Amino acid sequence: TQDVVPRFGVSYEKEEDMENEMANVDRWGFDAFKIDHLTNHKPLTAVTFTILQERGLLKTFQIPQKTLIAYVMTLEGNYNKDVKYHNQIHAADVVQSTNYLLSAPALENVFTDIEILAALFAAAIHDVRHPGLNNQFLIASSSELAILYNDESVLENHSVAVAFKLLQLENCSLFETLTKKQLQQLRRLVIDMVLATDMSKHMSLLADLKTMVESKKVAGSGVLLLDNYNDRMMVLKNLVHCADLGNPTKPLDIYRKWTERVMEEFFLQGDLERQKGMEVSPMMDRYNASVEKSQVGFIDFIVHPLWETWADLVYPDAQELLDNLEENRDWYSSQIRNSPTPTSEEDTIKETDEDEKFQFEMSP
Ligand SMILES: COc1ccc(C2=NN(C(C)C)C(=O)[C@@H]3CC=CC[C@H]23)cc1C#CC(=O)NCc1ccccc1
Ligand SMILES: [Mg+2]
Ligand SMILES: [Zn+2]
Repeated sequence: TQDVVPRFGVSYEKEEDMENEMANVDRWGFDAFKIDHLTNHKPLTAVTFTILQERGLLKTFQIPQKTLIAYVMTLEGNYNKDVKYHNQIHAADVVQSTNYLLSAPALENVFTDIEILAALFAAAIHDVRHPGLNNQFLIASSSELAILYNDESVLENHSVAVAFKLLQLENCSLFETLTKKQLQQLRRLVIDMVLATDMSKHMSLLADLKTMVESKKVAGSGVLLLDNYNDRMMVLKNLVHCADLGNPTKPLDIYRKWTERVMEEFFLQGDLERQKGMEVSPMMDRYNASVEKSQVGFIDFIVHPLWETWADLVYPDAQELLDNLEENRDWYSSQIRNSPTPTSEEDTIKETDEDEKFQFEMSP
């Protein structure tokens, strides 16, 4: 007999609270922090199991429930719980966001089951073993990982390699029921999507997306027409990238928790850089960073251009997310000390002062 597994893949105390929170698993307002609390730090397993189950992907690919649970529990155990942002909660958030974006009406029946499985798997693994330090730091400090990956998408290469290594563990062979061809296709898709979460690829990814939006072809039903592998791959890369940059499009209370955590992680890196006599990265120096100002810059320079283009591609499916983003940007802007609306000429000049401009490095 198939041994019974818990409803959401993991054990939890408060049955009712769990049911209530997981009922939101298909909504953009889903709260991964609550699931982290209710599952005693197993949100990635609960979210991934529930979504793959709900999509019927375990049946489609004959994946035994206990193999999936064993693999994702092991994967989750390889996220670093002490890292403030790039931990298992972020992974669960990106899986749930990826699932939501895949469910857009404009993308209905566009992707195959193997492409959907690959996108959700890529989201689940994309930051595994993240040390809470970025590629620039690992390269500048000549870390083992930077040497191993020749300074190229160091963290992203590491996460993919670790995730595929875990598949070889006893009772964790998640894809043993896939054909050789399916596994080859899935592996190619997953590698490409995870490597595309490296922010140094952001500008070229966005340029490709913009080109596609300009030449957008839709079928009669309004569903996107992606008739070649490169177009499908490019949309999937951007989809997971959007999920990874989804924080500012979420309800404000959830977004603010992510900002708090990412700034704490960045400041800890800044502290380490200072200790080691390295140059302290912009935005990572807790003694002179304006979180609100840099969050507005993060939105204006990166998040909004990407999400505006994504919203075009899947119009009107992402309108609410874009509205959230614009409201959240205004809220952060209103929080900037010395009010954002300069009252006089000299204030205007001060605001646009060169070193006020938002600067951060994107390439390693
Ligand atoms: C929820 O906030 C955030 C969430 C994520 C990130 C990420 N930044 N970057 C790049 C842009 C530096 C990454 O490579 C990270 C890894 C992959 C994807 C995005 C990640 C930054 C912020 C922020 C902020 C914030 O408040 N201002 C400070 C700030 C803004 C921009 C840059 C550095 C610091
Ligand atoms: Mg990453
Ligand atoms: Zn991430």
